[in-house]
Amino acid sequence: MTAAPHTPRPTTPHTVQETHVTGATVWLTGLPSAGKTTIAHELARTLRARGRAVEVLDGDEIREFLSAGLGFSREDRHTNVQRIGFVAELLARNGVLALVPVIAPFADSRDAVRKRHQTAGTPYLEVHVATPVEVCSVRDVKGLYAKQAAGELTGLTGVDDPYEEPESPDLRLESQHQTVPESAAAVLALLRERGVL
Ligand SMILES: Nc1ncnc2c1ncn2[C@@H]1O[C@H](COP(=O)(O)OS(=O)(=O)O)[C@@H](OP(=O)(O)O)[C@H]1O
Ligand SMILES: Nc1ncnc2c1ncn2[C@@H]1O[C@H](COP(=O)(O)OP(=O)(O)O)[C@@H](O)[C@H]1O
Repeated sequence: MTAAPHTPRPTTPHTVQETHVTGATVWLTGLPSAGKTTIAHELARTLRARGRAVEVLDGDEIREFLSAGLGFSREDRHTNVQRIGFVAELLARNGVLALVPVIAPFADSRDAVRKRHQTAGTPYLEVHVATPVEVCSVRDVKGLYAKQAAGELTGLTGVDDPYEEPESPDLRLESQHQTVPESAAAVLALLRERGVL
C-alpha cells in the first residue's frame, strides 16, 4: 500500500498583536501655586485607572536628583527645563504619558522642548495653568510668596523674576474658576481630541 501523498496542513497566519500606544508629553507651565502639581497628580490617577503608563516628572524631585546643584538663575532654569524635556521625550516616545508640572518661565526654553518633540515625532502638549499671581500668592502652598514679601527670598517667578506667558498654548486653564477634577477633565478632553487617548 502506498502512503497517501502528504498534503500540507493549511497554515494559520502568524498573528502579531499590534497594540500601539501613543505616548505624549503634557507640560503644565505656570506660576508657583498655580495648580500644576495638583492637576498632574489628578490626571495621573485617572489615566492609571484606565491602564495607561504615566510618569509625573515633578519639579522638586527633579531638582533633588537630575538637576541637583542648579539654582533659579535664567541659565539654570533653562538647563533644568531642557533636561526634563529630554527625559519626558524619551518616556513619551515609548508610550508613556509624561506629565510635567514645571514652571518653565522662559518661552525659548519651552520652544526648544517643543522642537525636540517635533523632531522626534513625539506628541507634545503645552498646558498653561494661568492662575493669576494674586490667587497664587494667597494659596502660597510652600510659603514662597510670604518669604519674598518678608525679604527672605528674591527671584520668585511672577513676582520679582520673569514669567513669560505662553502665547499659544494647546490649552489654557483658569484654575481659580475650576475644581481640580474640572481642570483635569479639560486636559483629558484635549488628549482625546489630539488622539492620544
Ligand atoms: N525663586 C524661585 N522661583 C520659582 N520657584 C521657586 C523659587 N525658589 C524655589 N522655588 C520652588 O521650586 C520649585 C521647582 O521649580 P521648577 O523646577 O519648576 O522651576 S523652573 O522651571 O526651573 O523655573 C517650584 O515648585 P512649584 O511651586 O511646584 O512651581 C517652587 O516651589
Ligand atoms: N482647579 C484647580 N486646579 C489645581 N489646583 C487647585 C485648583 N483649585 C484649587 N487648587 C489648589 O491650589 C493649590 C495648587 O498647588 P500646587 O498644585 O502645588 O501648585 P504648583 O504645582 O503650580 O506650585 C493646591 O492647594 C490645590 O488644592
